[in-house]
Amino acid sequence: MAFVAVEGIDGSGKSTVIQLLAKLLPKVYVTKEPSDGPVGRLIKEWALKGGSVDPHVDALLFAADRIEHYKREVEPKIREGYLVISERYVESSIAYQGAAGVPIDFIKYINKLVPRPDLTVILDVDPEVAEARIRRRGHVEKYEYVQFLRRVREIYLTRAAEEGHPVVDASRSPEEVAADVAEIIHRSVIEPRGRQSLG
Ligand SMILES: Nc1ncnc2c1ncn2[C@@H]1O[C@H](COP(=O)(O)OP(=O)(O)OP(=O)(O)O)[C@@H](O)[C@H]1O
Ligand SMILES: Cc1cn([C@H]2C[C@H](O)[C@@H](COP(=O)(O)O)O2)c(=O)[nH]c1=O
Repeated sequence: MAFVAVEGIDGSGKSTVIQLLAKLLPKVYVTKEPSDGPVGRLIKEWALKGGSVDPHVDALLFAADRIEHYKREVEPKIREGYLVISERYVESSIAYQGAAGVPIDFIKYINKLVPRPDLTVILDVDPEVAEARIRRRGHVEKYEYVQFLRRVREIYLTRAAEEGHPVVDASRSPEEVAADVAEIIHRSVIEPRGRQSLG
């Protein structure tokens, strides 16, 4: 049916909001990156645990995982008529690997083999709020510190302005954030398709 990416810095509440979206919208299939495929597992077990020494390696691994994930899981589910919601997609690579120093043109080039989503929504929150949430959650990962997340957020917001991605204030309750995102998905993806099918 359609493909939506939900993006935002670590701790912005993506997983929490996507779980709520699955209850608010019809026929939703939820997935995420890094994926559960072989490259996604390598990323989670090696690259995100400090294994890779160059951010270009991370960028290449995330792009390879994305191609595999899209072909194996996303595309078939869209064909089956699902509204596929992915937690993270190409904008994550642009924001995180861009913040780590990889040129954005290079990131765009290695991600050319996957299509753009029908909609990308950015959950926006102050990195200090995000870091407090992450610390309350318990485990802290590779990119989860305020100075880095500030750079990531800046790239997300610059790209959102350039590409027209909606930005949602994610400092509110999960229910308020999810209601806003559901409304945006309805307005931009579900309703236009309904109109098309009416002719
Ligand atoms: N709107 C919110 N207000 C307060 N706490 C929240 C909110 N959304 C999520 N949380 C809490 O913050 C923590 C991180 O949330 P969540 O895992 O949904 O974020 P995320 O963006 O998916 O993070 P990551 O990218 O690190 O996986 C969790 O403990 C969650 O319960
Ligand atoms: C897809 C993608 C992810 N990342 C980073 C962002 C996060 O810090 C981790 C994933 O962890 P999560 O808590 O499960 O969201 O990976 C990245 O740097 N580049 C990417 O393309």
